[in-house]
Amino acid sequence: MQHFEVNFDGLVGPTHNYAGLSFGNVASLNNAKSSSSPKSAAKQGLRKMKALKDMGLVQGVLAPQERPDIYALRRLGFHGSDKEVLAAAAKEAPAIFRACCSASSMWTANAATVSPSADTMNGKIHFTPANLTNKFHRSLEPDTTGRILRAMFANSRYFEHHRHLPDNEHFGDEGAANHTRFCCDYGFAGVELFVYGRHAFDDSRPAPKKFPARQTYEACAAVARLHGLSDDNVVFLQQNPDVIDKGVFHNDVIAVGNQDVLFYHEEAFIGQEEAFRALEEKLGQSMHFIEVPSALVSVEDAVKTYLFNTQLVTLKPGHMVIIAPTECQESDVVSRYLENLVTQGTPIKEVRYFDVKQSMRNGGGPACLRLRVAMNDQELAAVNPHCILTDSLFARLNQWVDKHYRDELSSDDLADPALLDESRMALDELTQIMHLGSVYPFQRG
Ligand SMILES: N=C(N)NCCC[C@H](NC(=O)CCC(=O)O)C(=O)O
Repeated sequence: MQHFEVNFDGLVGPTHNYAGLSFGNVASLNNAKSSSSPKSAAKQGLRKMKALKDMGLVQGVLAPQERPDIYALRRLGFHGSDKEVLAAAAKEAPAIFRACCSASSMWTANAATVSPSADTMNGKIHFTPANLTNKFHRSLEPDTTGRILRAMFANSRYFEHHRHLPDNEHFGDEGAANHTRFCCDYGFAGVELFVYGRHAFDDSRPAPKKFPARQTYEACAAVARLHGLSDDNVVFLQQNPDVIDKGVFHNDVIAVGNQDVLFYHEEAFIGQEEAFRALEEKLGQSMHFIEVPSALVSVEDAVKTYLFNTQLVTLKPGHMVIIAPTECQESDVVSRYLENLVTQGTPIKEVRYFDVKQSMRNGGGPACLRLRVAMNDQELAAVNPHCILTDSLFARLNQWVDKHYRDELSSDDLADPALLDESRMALDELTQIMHLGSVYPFQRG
């Protein structure tokens, strides 16, 4: 039996824009209201997917969501025809309106937490969509995420889907961005590391003071229970509240792991010694802990360049490549660090840079754009095959983007009623290309 780690990248949606919606996410606030290019954003994402596929990895695609979210606006009291809802919301509540237009589902590291079958009690792959309660625009995602995941992983013999956790900050859950699975090889039982920002039911524990901690300990523990993980294969670790206050709004902005490697910043965690010992004990082997000292790369530089929002992928045993955004290459400090890193005799042997600037301007690097699912060949064969990238799907999706996406979008354009029609037309065609069925609210009547 063969085993793979498949990256399911989020296809950028037609309303990709910069609305400054994410307090605590430095890039989102800095770029608020600048104009975006949905077409180049989608193509940058597709190019990264194709490059990983061409490296010999299995690459998947996760469809975007329907925006503007007319249904959310109706729940908030706007009424009339869809066009009347749009016009009234844009005029009377512009900030809420912009939130309902966000293409934020593109960051699929926040779509769900996934536990591979080798780790779970019933031997199935478990999925729990993230509730994303901390940001209103993101809290609109979990229901549709759940439907899309069920349409992709439809076989109940191999896949088990859970409902997202209760929609409340006590159970704030941001999905795989705060979850890393370690293993010696993808097919073997691994250890799942859940990183949280605060305890919701215990005020005496440390918590950030300036920016929100989006992920709670209680959410992590609930997902571990749902997935049928045991004490023997779970470790919980708290993020350093001080780095959350410096703009590290998810753990994947300060750490990335793959197989037996954890690449992280010196200031990333509190209580790491004990957690690292537990990781090695539970894994039954030693790990490569690659710590980046503040003296070499400051937290500020890490946040600016997204050094840790990189993908670590294994091309062959013992040979990992780090997939980094071009912002890392453009920084003298970080590019020098990376050049040196690949000569140090760790499993990280190469660095490759990708331009995902459209996403980066909203605080989403290469790792935010992907959801990892470790699978064996039987499980992979049970995945909807139209969601796995091939040369022909790549060509088809590029044509689809060319046909439906705008070159440029300003925040004023979001209220254009034609954008709603364009987006729905695009998504309707996409569900046919990807054989997803009627996953979008406008298709469900
Ligand atoms: N680190 C990971 N895994 N994901 C990055 C998510 C970025 C996203 N940005 C936004 O939602 C900005 C949208 C705007 O401002 O228009 C967020 O803050 O939730």
